[in-house]
Amino acid sequence: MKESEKAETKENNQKSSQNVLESTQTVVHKALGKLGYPEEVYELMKEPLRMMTVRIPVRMDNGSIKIFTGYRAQHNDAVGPTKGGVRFHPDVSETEVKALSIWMSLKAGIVDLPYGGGKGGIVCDPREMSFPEIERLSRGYVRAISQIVGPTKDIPAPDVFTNSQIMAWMMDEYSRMKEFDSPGFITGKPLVLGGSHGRESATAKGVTICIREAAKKKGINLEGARIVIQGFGNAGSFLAKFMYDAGAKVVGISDVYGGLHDPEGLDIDYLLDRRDSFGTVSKLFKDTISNEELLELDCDILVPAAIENQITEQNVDRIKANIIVEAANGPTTIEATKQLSERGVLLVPDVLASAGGVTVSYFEWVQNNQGFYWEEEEVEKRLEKVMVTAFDNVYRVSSTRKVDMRLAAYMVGVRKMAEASRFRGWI
Ligand SMILES: NC(=O)C1=CN([C@@H]2O[C@H](COP(=O)(O)OP(=O)(O)OC[C@H]3O[C@@H](n4cnc5c(N)ncnc54)[C@H](O)[C@@H]3O)[C@@H](O)[C@H]2O)C=CC1
Ligand SMILES: O=C(O)CCC(=O)C(=O)O
Repeated sequence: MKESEKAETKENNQKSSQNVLESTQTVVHKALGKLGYPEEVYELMKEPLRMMTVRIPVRMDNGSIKIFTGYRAQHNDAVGPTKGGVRFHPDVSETEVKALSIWMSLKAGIVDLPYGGGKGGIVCDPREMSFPEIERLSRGYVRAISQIVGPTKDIPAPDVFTNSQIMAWMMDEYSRMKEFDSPGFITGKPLVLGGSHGRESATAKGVTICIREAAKKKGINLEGARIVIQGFGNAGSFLAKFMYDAGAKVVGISDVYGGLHDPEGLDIDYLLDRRDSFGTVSKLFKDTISNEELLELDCDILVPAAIENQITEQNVDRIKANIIVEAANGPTTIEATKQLSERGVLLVPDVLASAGGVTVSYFEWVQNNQGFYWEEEEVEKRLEKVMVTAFDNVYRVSSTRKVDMRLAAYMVGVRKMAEASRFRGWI
């Protein structure tokens, strides 16, 4: 890419992160207003309480030193320690991380966890780095943010382009620094290091439960239903497998490079076998479609499971699905949400649909703290209960208060944080 193109892409990304934050603030404001909270509650919640920017020097394999920029945002810790993933991506920005931390607070409220929201990210492209470089970067990030994180302060987890191996390096670095084994510092770890059964597939499990509940509301039978999934990473690939096994027809999937489409249904087991660790599979095929085309495919259920700002005013008219379930954080703009709601599309918002990940992260942290580990069935049973209760609560608020599902989810999500902030005497 030419320098001028790079600058333009950077500027566009900054604008879209700004939009994402402003849209989130708008909906938080509306939700608090609907619940009758005074303006100062919004003033407290519109930005994270703490935002740390760090510069991380990393020795690259060729001997040079490269300085990476990283962030950690802690939105609100009135309810308990902050919690949320760490993203390794070239488009990470301070504004994006702020918005992501607010969403984490809302998710924790919706699934009723004793946490506030946090989120982190490093501006980097791990697809172009070696394993040892990624390890040095991960360890450097932990050293840089060590003062503000910890098992009772702020607990990181995986997100886009980070995984259980990276969580293991981060946990090891933190434990070495503090001179005691600290599995509860981070979640999404490998099982042998105190990870929980079911965490890897938890986000997709939660999305699957939301799809099932939404399909019931719309009278759609999942057996044979046509589903399109954007993103074939942790969230998207497990989801594709769960849907395929449930008898749905996965007619489209995609990754950052493009999408695959088959109206008769794709062979998901085969694609899972061929995907790489960054959730890439489309490059192996000649006959691909673009991500834009994928979102507009004829289908019953659409699941954006990649990144922000995918369904916008530009393409919302051409979206054909009856149900949209947001596995990704922030894939639909508020303008598009409004139009979809007016058209009667049932949109299950990110802060509800993708909350299965942080729910099982909480279970992992509880198991680390008590030193007693649960079997997979126990995790599944608890996750099912949490997600169904959360879906029902949000759906009920949406129906009784006559607001769209996103606003309803925000109304459910902000309440506990507002009450906790009030009891603490902050507002
Ligand atoms: N991993 C988790 O536990 C959770 C993830 N999420 C959200 O789900 C989404 C996906 O996260 P993961 O599956 O963990 O990430 P991942 O890194 O495992 O996979 C990301 C997928 O998105 C694709 N992708 C990346 N950039 C893209 C672009 N510009 N256009 C189209 N596709 C693109 C990648 O090729 C890959 O297939 C993110 O929004 C994340 O914040 C939400 C809750 C929990
Ligand atoms: O598992 C966690 O703690 C956080 C997951 C996350 O980052 C998210 O839900 O966006």
